[in-house]
Amino acid sequence: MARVGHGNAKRPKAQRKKLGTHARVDRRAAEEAELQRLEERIRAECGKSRAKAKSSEDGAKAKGGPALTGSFFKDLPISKRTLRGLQASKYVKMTEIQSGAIPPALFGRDIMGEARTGSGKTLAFLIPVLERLYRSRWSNLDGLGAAIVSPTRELAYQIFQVLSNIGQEHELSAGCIVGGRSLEEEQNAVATMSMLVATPGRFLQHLDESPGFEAASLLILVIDEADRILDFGFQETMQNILGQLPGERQTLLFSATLHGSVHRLGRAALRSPEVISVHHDATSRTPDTLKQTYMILPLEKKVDTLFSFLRSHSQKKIIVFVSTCKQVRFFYEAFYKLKPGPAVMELHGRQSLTKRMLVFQQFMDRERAVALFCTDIAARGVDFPAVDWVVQVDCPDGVDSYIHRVGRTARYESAGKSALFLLPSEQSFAQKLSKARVEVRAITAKQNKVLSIQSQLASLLAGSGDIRHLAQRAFASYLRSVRLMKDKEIFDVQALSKEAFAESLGLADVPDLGADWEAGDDDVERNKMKKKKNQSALQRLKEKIKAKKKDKDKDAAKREEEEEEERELTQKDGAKKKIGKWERRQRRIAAAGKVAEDDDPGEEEDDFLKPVAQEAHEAPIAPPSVSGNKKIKLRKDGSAVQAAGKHVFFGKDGTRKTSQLAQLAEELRSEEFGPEGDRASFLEQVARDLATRDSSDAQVSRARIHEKHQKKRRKERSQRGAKIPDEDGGERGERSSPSRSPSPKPKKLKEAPKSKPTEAERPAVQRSSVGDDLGDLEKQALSKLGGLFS
Ligand SMILES: Nc1ncnc2c1ncn2[C@@H]1O[C@H](COP(=O)(O)OP(=O)(O)OP(=O)(O)O)[C@@H](O)[C@H]1O
Repeated sequence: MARVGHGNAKRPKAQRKKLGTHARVDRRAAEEAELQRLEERIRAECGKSRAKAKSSEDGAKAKGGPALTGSFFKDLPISKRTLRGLQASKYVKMTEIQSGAIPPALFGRDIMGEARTGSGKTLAFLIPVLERLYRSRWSNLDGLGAAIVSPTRELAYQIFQVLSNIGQEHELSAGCIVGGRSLEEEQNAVATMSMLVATPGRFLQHLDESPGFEAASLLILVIDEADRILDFGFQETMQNILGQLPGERQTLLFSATLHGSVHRLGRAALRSPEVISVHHDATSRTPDTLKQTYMILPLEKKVDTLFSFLRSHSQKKIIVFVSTCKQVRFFYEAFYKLKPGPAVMELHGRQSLTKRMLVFQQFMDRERAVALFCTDIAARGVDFPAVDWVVQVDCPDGVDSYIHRVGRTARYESAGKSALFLLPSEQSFAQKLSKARVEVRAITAKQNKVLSIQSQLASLLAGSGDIRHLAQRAFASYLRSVRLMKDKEIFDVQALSKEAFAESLGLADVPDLGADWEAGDDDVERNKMKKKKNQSALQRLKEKIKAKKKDKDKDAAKREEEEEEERELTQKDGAKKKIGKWERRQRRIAAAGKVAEDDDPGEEEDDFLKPVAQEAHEAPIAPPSVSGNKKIKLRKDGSAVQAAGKHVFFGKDGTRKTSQLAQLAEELRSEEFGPEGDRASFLEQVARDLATRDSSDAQVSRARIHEKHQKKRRKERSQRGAKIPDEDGGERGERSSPSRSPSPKPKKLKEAPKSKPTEAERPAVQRSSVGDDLGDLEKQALSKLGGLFS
C-alpha cells in the first residue's frame, strides 16, 4: 500500500522541529484559534454558494481551457496546512468547478459535481476531504475518516499522488489500495489509515476481510467518475460498500458526464445534494482548446491509416484507443516491430499491476515521440501531461466514452487534438456527437501519406507464430466487441468484411470464430466475456502461460531454421548481407519519415490530415481506392515473389507519385518488376499462378533450408568426431532439432529422440518471444516503484 506520512515527519531531518511543551501548547492554541475562525467563515461565506456555483464565474475566461476564475485558493476558508500544500504544488487560482464546489463542500453539503474533462475536479474534492478531517481534529487513532473511490487503478494512484502533494503538511495518514497486490500485505496497514484512495472491489474486500478495518465512523466519501463505476458493473459492490458506511456522512460525487444511471446512484448515496454543473450551459461539452476530427474509412484501412498517422506525427505524444485488450496486444507487438516512428507502449487490463504502473509512469514521463495503445482503462480521469493527440481507432460505445477518451488531451489550459476513425456503417455516430454538443469536423488522410503495411504485416505474421496468434485474437475480439455493442443503429457486425479485415491484419485466412459465433448467440458471447472478466488473475495467468508455451513449441523449430538461414547468409555473403533487403527498405522509409517530420508545417497545417469539403461531409466519404495502384511484386521473369506482397503508395491524384516513399517504391519496382509494359502483360498469367506458386515456394524454400541445416550439422559433427546420424535414423551422437516445417523426409524428423535438449544444445541465438520480457519488466517496475508500493 502506498501511504503518506505525517507533515512534520516528511520534512528533512535538519528542518524538523522538536517542539518543547510550551511550543506544543502554543501551536495547539494557534490551531484551535484557526479552526474557530474557519468555522465562522464557512458559516458566513459558504452556506449561500448555490446560486454562485451555478453561474459562470466572475473573471472566468470566456473561451479556452477550463476557465480559471478570478478567485484564489488563499481566499477560501481553508487551513494554512492545505494552503501550504497547494502553494508547494503551484496551485494559486481556482478553476470554475473548484470555486463552485469547494465552498458548499466545506459547508458540509453533499455534492454532485460535473465539469468538462481536465477542468480540475480532483482538487475540488480533495481540498474538502482534507479540510473535513482537519477541522474534525481527526487522528490516526480514529480509524478511517475519508474514502475516495475510483474506477481504475491508474486513476486511484494518480488521485493518491495529488493527495500526497497537497496534504503534505497535514498529520494524517493516507493509503492507496487497488487490486492486483497481496491483500495480506495491505491488511496490516489499512486499519491505521485516516484516508484511503481505492478501487471499489478492493475497498469492499478490505471491509469484508481485513480484521480491525471498518468504516463505521467515516466522515466523507468521494465517488470519482461515478458513471464509469456503474458502467464497470460495480453497482452491487457500491451498494455493499454504502451499506457498511454510516448514514451521517458527507458524500461527493464527480464526473465529466453525470446523467442517467448516476442519478440513481446519487439518490442512493447522497442527501439533497448540491448539483454543481459548471459547463452545463456551454456550447460544447468538451474543452474549447480541443480540436476534434473524424474520418470515415473502411475497416481494412484502419491499420494502414493508423500506421501512417503515427509516422506523420512521429514527434508527438499520442494516445491510441482500441476496443479490446487483445487489439492493444496486437497493435503494440506489430508496431513495435514495424516501427512507425514514435516509441510504442501498451496499457490494458490484462497486465499485472506493476507493469501497468510502470507503463503509466513511463508514459507520464515521456514528453514526446511516443504512442500509447490502450483500452478504456486509460479513458477516465488520468492526467497524462502534454498529450498532443488522442486517436480512437474504434468507435466508442457512446458519447460519454468519447468525451472521456478525447479528454486525455487538451487538459487544463493546454490545447489538443483528436481523431476518430469511423466505419461507413458508423457514420451516424458523428451526428450523435453533434447533437450532444460535441463539435467534430470531417477530415480525410492525404492519400500520398497513406502507406500500406499489409505486406510487412503478412511477413511478420509468417515469421512469428506469437504475433500471428495475437492478430487472430485481435480479429476475433474486435468482431465480438462490435457484436456486443448495445447501440445497433451504429454497430453492425454484418456490415463488416471479415476477409478484408483479416487480410488487413496480415492474416492469410479468416480466423475461426467458433460455433457460438455462427449460431449468432449473443447470450453465449456475453456469458463468455463475463466469465473471462470474473476469472481470477491467477487463472488468467495460467491460461496465458499455457497458450504461450504452446505457441513457443510450435514456432521453435521455425525460428531455428530462420536463424540458421540468417547465419548462413551472413557467413556466405559477408557483412554486407547482414542487413536484409526488407530492413534496408525499412531504414529508408524511416529516413523518409524523418524528412516528413522535419518538414512538419506546424500546429495548424497537418502533414497527414486535411479537411473534407462540405459537400463531401454530407455524403458518405468514399474510402480511398487502392485498386488502381495495387502492385504485385514480381521477379524479372514475372513470377510472384510473395503472395501478400503489395506496395501501395498514393499520389494526390490517386496514383503513386513524388513522396520519398513513392520514390522508394519506384526503385524497388525498377529493381524487380522490369519495364512497365512487360509487367502489365505478365499480370494475368501471374494472377492464375499466384496461390499455388506461393505455397509451393514456401514449402520448397523451407525444405531447402532444412536440408542445408542438416548438412551443415552433419559436417560440424563429423569435424568434431561425433557420430553422424545415419540416413535410417540409427544411433545419433546429438539431438537433432524437431521441425514443424514440411520436409521432403518427414519420417526421419519424427524419429528424433524426444529427450529435452541440454543448455549447450540449444541454438546459440534465441529470439525472445512476445511477453518474454514480462519478468524483467516486473522487476524493473518493482525497483522503480519499490518505495511507493512497499
Ligand atoms: N487551480 C488549478 N491551477 C492550476 N492547475 C490546475 C488547477 N486545477 C487543476 N489543475 C491541473 O489541471 C489538470 C487537470 O485536473 P484534473 O485531473 O483534476 O481534471 P479533471 O476535471 O478531474 O479531469 P477528468 O474529467 O479527465 O478526470 C491537472 O494537471 C491539474 O494539476
